[in-house]
Amino acid sequence: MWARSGTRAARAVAASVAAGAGLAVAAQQTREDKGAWAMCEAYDFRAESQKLASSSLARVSKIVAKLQEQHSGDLAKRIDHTLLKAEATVADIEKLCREAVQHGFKTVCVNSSNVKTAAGFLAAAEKPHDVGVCAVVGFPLGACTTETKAAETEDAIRAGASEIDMVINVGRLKSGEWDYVLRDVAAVVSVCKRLDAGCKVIIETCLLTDEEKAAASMLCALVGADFVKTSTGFSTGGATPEDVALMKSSVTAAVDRFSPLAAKGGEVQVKASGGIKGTDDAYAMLRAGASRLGTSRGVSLVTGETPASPSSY
Ligand SMILES: O=C[C@H](O)COP(=O)(O)O
Repeated sequence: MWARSGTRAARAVAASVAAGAGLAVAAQQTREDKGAWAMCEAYDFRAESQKLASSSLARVSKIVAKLQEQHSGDLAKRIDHTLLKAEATVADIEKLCREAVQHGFKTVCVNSSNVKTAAGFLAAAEKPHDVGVCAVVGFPLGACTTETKAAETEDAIRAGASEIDMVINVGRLKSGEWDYVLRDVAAVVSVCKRLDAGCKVIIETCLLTDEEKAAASMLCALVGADFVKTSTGFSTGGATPEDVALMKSSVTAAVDRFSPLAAKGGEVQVKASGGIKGTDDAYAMLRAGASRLGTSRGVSLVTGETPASPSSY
């Protein structure tokens, strides 16, 4: 069923992208994530700094610290606390889970072989929490077969993942093989829906043109992905507010134009990931339309401490 409706949808998306300057215009019309906006408005460092320009530096930093404390809980709930390095040890995964529980992050994001380990540590946590496990699939290149991605997805969900972050097939997308890409994403979305897990699709923006970013986002929306996600953090670049805005406007356009086929509930969200260095970056992504952040610097984002791992970009 996915494949049949998907083929028609892929043609429609291709035509729409070809017709396309509309997407650039649509990028200016990003629908606001009201929750994220409300939070950002309340936590706008620059506005606060301007208002308080006449105050002493000590007073300003006290106020900023207080604002940060008030809103760090909201920010934490939008963070997938991420550890995807090949050399991550079991002790590192345990630390990741401990930090996620302590700060109230949305999920821990790990490679599929670490899902069961992370789920075990989270289940054993003494403090009550609702931290989930997010597993990456086809990571980081997205170049394995569709069957492999679907099997890895099922395996990860059965091991305890409540969310899947799959990587799109970038080469097929750049070859214009819309049907291939659509079926590849649809296969993973279908496993997620059957097993009641969320599905995010990483499009690896740093390797795509703006047209490809828009087309990929629309395809993902059409087959029912819950999120489109900017980056793996393992390629040549990470998230930018401009890409987030383009992706948000593209998924919104897809849902508006092709609503009978698009995501259940109508809203497809954007996850910004890769190279988010500090709170300014994080809030810029939220203002641009992201509602989730993937970062290996979650603790420093909510505490204001210097990150242990420098950005790779
Ligand atoms: O999916 C998330 C990324 O791998 C995180 O990238 P980062 O280490 O630059 O924060």
